[in-house]
Amino acid sequence: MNKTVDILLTNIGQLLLMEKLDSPKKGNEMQQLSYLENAALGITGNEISFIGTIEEAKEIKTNYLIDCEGKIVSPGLVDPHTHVVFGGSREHELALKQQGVPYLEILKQGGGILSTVRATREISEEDLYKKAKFHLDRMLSYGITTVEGKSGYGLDKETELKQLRVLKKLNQRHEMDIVSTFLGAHAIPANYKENPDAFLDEMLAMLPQIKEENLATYVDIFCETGVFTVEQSKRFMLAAKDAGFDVKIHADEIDSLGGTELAGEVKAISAEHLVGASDRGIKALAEAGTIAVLLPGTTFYLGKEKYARARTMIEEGVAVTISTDFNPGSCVTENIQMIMSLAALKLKMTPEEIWNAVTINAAHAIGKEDEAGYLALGGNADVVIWDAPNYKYIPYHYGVNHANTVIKNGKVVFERVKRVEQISSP
Ligand SMILES: N=CN[C@@H](CCC(=O)O)C(=O)O
Ligand SMILES: [Zn+2]
Repeated sequence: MNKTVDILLTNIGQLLLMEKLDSPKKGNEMQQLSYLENAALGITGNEISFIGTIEEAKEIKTNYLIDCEGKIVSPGLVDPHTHVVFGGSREHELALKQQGVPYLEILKQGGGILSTVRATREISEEDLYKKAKFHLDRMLSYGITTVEGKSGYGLDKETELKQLRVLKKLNQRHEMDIVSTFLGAHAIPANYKENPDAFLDEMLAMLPQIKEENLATYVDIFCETGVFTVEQSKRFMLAAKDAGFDVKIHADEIDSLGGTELAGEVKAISAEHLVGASDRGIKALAEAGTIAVLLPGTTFYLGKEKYARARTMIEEGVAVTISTDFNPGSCVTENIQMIMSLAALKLKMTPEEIWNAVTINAAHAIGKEDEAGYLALGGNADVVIWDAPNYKYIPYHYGVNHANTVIKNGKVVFERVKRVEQISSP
């Protein structure tokens, strides 16, 4: 063999090999995780051009050799649910939370999401861009190379479009691949308090323009007490489907209203949160092939005891993924590795299920399965070198950043200034 590659990663302890699949992993399939030990990986342009053993790699020429020091290498992670574009911040709500004021009560009093709406209306498009870029840079440093981002802090045409334009520009200019979701139905603005249906009509009227300008792939709605009912959500989702969009739903996050059943009924691509999902709802997701996007960081941050029933979902054959839900109110972290730990501790997911959740299943939840969430010959070179000796180590050692080097489309986009020396017994 006389091969040359642009970048060669050698001395890899465990190289996670995820295949490109036509559908997400469900049930027992989520337990399957293949890896190659003592491996090497070559990158040419933006593609993976070699996968083999360290021995085989000795024949390969390169100008850019990375010694992975026996650590693990995985595909870039995919975060399928974020609210990354927003104005302001809500640290003042922490004290309210400590006093026991519930999340939906803060919203009812005009705070919460509505407080971020005010800040997002006020901020200029340029500053909104800079602010979102800051958070995306941080996500990249945690090993996320593909992300979904939602609007929903405008609740009026001008600001919703401003958020979606920021996401589009970031997708064009930032290293991160971004999938946009229109979440105009995120809360009821004060001027529509008495007439939420008219507000939904106003948001639906935006869909042709959003389609025309290619501003979003998905349409989402927050189905919750004090926000939109199941009936309103159904009408909204069906209308969005008629307008040519795949749909998502924030369902049964705080109260069990039946949004999970609705997600199955309308064949949503994914249903999010699902903390209060009923048995019937879980079965409906399995039958419809709707992906469950679980957000344990939100349950943690809202100080709740009850987490989504990931084990039941997996047993019932639902494809499960997890996400940061990064947003300024209910989950203020870009650290998906922390979410992997919460998935282990609170959702009782196994390390294998967690790795499938943050790669292949997450990619399917945002329609990126052809480009992201797998690691195979000929695939996109989105790769992370971790400061960890094996894949089980990352959910285990929580709260810190284990990503050492992040490669996106064949380019090193993040590298720790000081490489952490991997000691044999960490
Ligand atoms: N629950 C609705 N939306 C977000 C929170 C938004 C906010 O509090 O700003 C979520 O997914 O958790
Ligand atoms: Zn959300």
